[in-house]
Amino acid sequence: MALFVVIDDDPTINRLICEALDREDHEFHTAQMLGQGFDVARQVLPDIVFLDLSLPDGNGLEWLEAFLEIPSNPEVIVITAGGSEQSIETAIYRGAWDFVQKPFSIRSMTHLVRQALRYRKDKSGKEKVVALNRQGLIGGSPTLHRCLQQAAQASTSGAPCLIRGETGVGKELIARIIHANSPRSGGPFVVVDCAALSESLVDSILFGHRKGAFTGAHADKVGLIQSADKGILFLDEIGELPMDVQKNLLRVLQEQTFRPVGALEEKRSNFRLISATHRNLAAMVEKNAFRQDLLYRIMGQEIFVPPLRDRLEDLDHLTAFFLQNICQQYNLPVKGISSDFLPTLRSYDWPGNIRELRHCLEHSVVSADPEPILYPQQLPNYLRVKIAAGELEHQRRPVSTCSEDKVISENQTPCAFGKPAGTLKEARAEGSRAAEKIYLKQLIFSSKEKTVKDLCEKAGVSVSHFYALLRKHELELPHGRST
Ligand SMILES: Nc1ncnc2c1ncn2[C@@H]1O[C@H](COP(=O)(O)OP(=O)(O)OP(=O)(O)O)[C@@H](O)[C@H]1O
Repeated sequence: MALFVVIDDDPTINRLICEALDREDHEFHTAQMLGQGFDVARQVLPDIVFLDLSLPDGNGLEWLEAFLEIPSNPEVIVITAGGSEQSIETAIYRGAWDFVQKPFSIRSMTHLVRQALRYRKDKSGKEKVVALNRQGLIGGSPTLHRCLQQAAQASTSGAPCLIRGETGVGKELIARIIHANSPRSGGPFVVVDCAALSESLVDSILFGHRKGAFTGAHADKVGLIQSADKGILFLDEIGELPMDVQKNLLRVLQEQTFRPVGALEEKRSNFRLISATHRNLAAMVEKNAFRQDLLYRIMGQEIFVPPLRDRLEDLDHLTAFFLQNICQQYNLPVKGISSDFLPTLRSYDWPGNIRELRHCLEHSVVSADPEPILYPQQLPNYLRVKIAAGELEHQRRPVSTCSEDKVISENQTPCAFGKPAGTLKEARAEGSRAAEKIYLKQLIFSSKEKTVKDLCEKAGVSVSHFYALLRKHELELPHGRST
């Protein structure tokens, strides 16, 4: 049994199609208006939509792509009444599976339905091979690859998408990749920087306004939501949206309609929403700083863009790419790098991610000029200071000695976390040497056993082994301890 939505304003046609579907035991929903049919389809997620091209509230052709982007990715069969060849051609080019001309018989309709379902079944069995347009994105690390796979999936669906990741990590670039690879690539990509929206003008910027709606509104203005019609609305840093704007936005997402400031009538905009944030929105919901209902609405699909420090494999390629790019921008011959340049870059944790890497390389290129080779000394001072501070910290607390002079209790962390020195085997040997020394110190200075024999019994070692251990750790028996 499959699920159908039939949208035609002619009740006879609706009845005829439904009769054919009923005979084959399929489930179906009908609508006589475009908007109503779209809402039903979004709710029930059909396998197939029958869509009349000429409906009282609009032209089905204009909405074809929106139907195709419904998360079930339905096949759309357009219905025409002696429709022009032109509109049938347009429908096919826009992704309609097939068309049917009125009038038609129940028999021909049944045949068409069976064919469409067979096609859909075959299609779902085959894995889609995706050749992604990467929009200049560099990197081939496994973590980035996973993220690109998610972006490829998001490109084929029309569901809202939430991109998470630290600042400068490439969230907007991923959103642009989704746009470029989606059926909406011919439409606009409209960016809204929610962190930069001034509270007094935010409604007007998003929804537009009518001339005279407020002081300074000298003419009608189209808002960003309207500008995103047939394309993608990218809400960057959505976590920064004020609460009352969140409420208005939720309404737009539910209804796909909005009202410009000062206008009486509602407008429709057929956009797909992609949002991005570096914040933990679920935690914000718990603190009542973000609406839960809005969170559910915006995260149909979630993509996490990993920080640069978790994909240092990409750093070499990114460095080569940016150096070429920057030198070109400054009209300079491409600079080389010294052998310690990349290791230095790798020893930094890049809180500002790819954006910070580009800025640092630009700084180096400019400060090195006219030298043909870049050295770590030409990196920004703040970065070199941070790397040096990290190294000092590491030297001050090497794994091997940090615990030696501390009494270790069960609940105490034996050492502060530093960068690991040497191999795991070496670290284990050092750790066990330190633990041995602490044990011996506790044994000979704190325990109640008075004689060496007692101490050896407690420790479970022979007397000769005990003296060997004391020599190894350069320890002496305190006065009062006797053999
Ligand atoms: N893998 C990459 N390859 C090439 N350039 C990249 C890559 N990732 C990011 N960039 C570049 O780094 C800069 C920052 O990326 P982008 O603006 O997409 O990050 P963001 O996560 O959206 O940042 P913010 O959180 O500040 O909005 C842009 O110039 C982008 O083109």
